[in-house]
Amino acid sequence: MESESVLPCPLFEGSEKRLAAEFSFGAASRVEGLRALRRGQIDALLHQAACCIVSCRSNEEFDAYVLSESSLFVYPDRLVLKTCGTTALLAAVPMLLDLAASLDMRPSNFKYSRASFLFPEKQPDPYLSFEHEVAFLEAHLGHLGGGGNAYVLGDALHGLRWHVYVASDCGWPAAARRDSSADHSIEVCMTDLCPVKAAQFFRGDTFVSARRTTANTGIADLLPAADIDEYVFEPCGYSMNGLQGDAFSTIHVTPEAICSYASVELTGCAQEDVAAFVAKVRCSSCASCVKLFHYSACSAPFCNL
Ligand SMILES: C[S@@+](CC[C@H](N)C(=O)[O-])C[C@H]1O[C@@H](n2cnc3c(N)ncnc32)[C@H](O)[C@@H]1O
Repeated sequence: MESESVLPCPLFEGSEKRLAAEFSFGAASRVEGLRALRRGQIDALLHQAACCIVSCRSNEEFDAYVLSESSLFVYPDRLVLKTCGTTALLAAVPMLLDLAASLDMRPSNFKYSRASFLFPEKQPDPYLSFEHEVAFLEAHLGHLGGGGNAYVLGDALHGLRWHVYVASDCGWPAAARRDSSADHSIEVCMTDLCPVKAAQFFRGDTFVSARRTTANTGIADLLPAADIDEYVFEPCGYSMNGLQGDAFSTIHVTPEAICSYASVELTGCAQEDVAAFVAKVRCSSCASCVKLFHYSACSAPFCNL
């Protein structure tokens, strides 16, 4: 009999695809906007992307869904969908536009972004090539403004690169138009997680509950004011959404040693709080490799930490 250690481990692509879509209201739109979508419509949308809802939580400002592969956030005027694995996030775009049109809502700002994949060869088309992804997006969103723009950020020789496509009919993303100093968003991507820390995200003998995992791993301390909806997968894997006013946070962990990955996203952050938050994330994760994507109304710097 083969020992467990030589059994092949399935690879899981933790690195997420992310879509942030904003819509303008028409004369016939309801005040709830996108939040008027029925659960069946959201399920159908996620089916297009090849994922499903495992948990949901709402507050006055938005609905947050933990998915089989990452998260969905629905506000009246915007939606953020993050999916990982070999999901087909872009396949949901046509249905999203149709659903919004049924609410008399028109797309005003779209941003698609993703880091480099850990296992790019495992991805289905169009994710095999950023050019293919951009061609798909242009076919559906290229009519916005003067057409979309695509960027690849980061060092071409070393490590992770950030792929970003934006299409907008009003010049700037909404964060630039909102009158708030808490308009910074950060995404931290980590690979090569510390094995001891990663072991906390397995449903082993010591597993008690997802809530206990959130507390024991220090995630609750990272986001003390957030209402946290968490889920621990079988046999391993962790996802959470945090709700705090109109800001969301979301953390996902793939703890398998062969493909370990974790992401932490925080929105609605003030500039002066960014560095301290990232330092806390680094300290609690002990990952060997940490990349930060930080964007705000006036800048989108990318750096290695
Ligand atoms: C929690 S999800 C989140 C991935 C995320 N994007 C990240 O940052 O790592 C992936 C983890 O859950 C595990 N998992 C268990 N069951 C799963 C399922 N049905 N769908 C997706 N992932 C599952 C995967 O093996 C992996 O460890």
